[in-house]
Amino acid sequence: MANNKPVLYSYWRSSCSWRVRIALNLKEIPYDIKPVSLIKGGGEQHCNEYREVNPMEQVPSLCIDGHTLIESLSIMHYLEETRPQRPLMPQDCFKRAKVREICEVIASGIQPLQNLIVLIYVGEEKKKEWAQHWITRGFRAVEKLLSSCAGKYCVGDEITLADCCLVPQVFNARRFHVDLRPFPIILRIDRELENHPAFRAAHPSAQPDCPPEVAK
Ligand SMILES: O=C(O)/C=C\C(=O)CC(=O)CC(=O)O
Repeated sequence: MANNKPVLYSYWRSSCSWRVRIALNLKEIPYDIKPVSLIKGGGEQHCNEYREVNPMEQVPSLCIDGHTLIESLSIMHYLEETRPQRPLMPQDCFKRAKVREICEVIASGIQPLQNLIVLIYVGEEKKKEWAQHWITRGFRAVEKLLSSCAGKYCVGDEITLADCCLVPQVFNARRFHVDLRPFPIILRIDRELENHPAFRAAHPSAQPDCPPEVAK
């Protein structure tokens, strides 16, 4: 019998894969993971077979409903539109705009600048300072936006796609030793969500491809 479970091409430490894992978990959609190592042999994402799946040669990609989808925000909106249970977007149009705004700032304005391919290009010597610079700059904007729209979570008191983007970006900030003290709202929301079961199950350390020495 055909296996109709969605398949997520994912890498344990990829923040973009992590966003989608959180959304799938929050919506309680069962899925299988196909790990794609971004480092093994120069990166499995660049092999011919995977390029057929994702011409951007990045993770995540999601096979679902007979389709192959790429780009984490696009995937999360597809999940939201096809599986409205446990909504991750508010009803109110202004709040929806705020959710998209925070998602965009992170997914377009921060993460791509500190992505693996960019850091390789920037070089070993400069990469830490580079990542810190762009994450700090973006987090200044996120903190300012949150000061007017956050409740318990990024936008009001319900978990939204903005939270799915924020938590993995905070992990990356810590990874590059960004000083997070100027961002108390970001830190509060991250703390609020760190023990949520859907977020815990999506964490890099809980992934099948997490190296055993990192997984607890
Ligand atoms: O284990 C590694 O060092 C390789 C890749 C990553 O971390 C993932 C990224 O490129 C960063 C990100 O998703 O933001």
